[in-house]
Amino acid sequence: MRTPIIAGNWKMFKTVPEAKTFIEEVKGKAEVDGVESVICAPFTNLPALVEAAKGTSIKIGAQNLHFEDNGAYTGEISGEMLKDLGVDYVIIGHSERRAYFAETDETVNKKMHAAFRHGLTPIVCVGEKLEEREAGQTKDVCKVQTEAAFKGLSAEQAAQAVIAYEPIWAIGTGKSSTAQDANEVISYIRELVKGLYGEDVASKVRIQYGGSVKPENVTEYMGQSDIDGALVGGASLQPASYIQLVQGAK
Ligand SMILES: O=C[C@H](O)COP(=O)(O)O
Repeated sequence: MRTPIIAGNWKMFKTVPEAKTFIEEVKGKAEVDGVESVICAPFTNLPALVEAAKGTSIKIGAQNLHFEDNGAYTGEISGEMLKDLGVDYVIIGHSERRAYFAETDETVNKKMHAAFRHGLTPIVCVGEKLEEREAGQTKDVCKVQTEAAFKGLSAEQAAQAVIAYEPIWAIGTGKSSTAQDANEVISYIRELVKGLYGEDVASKVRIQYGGSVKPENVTEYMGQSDIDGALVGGASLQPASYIQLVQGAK
């Protein structure tokens, strides 16, 4: 039985005081037995969030890491530094990083290894662009991205990873994939994991849907056979909405 996981991706939003207030407001409410609740925040908020979330079941994640542990990489943050702060999760390969910050399948794979080296759970993002969907290439794109991301990882590591299927055309647009379409692609991604690691790992790996998930539609996604949660941008920013997302995932 896979534990559902709702992860808020705050992207480049919220100051430290705003982040602290958010945790105060969701404490006890965005905490539901049998649902994992994770806030992935900008680097600047992470120490305050880890502190604010102490004593709660809310986990804190970063939105990126560098693949090396240290070195002359101005402006970068390593997995070792994140672990030192008490961070548990890290988003890797979000489509915005692939599009705007030259993230490639190769760097995504190196970052997956870096995350596991430091005991961080990766939430690795895969998904197709609108033109790829229209050309019938959704599954091909997911195959290339998923297989590249998991290259060289052990079965034990793969089973712990979280995959987020995010069709790029559905991100921040209000145009969500139907729950049935998302489930079909996510089932296919699970089959890919099965092909790489076998049935046991495939049955354990958690796969989220992301793209315009809101309190109004989260239950429909969660009702699908292969969808284990959601990676949520816009609707994770307001405490009331985040609480409803976590409660709706049960
Ligand atoms: O990481 C989250 C996704 O990019 C989805 O963003 P959204 O919920 O604002 O569409």
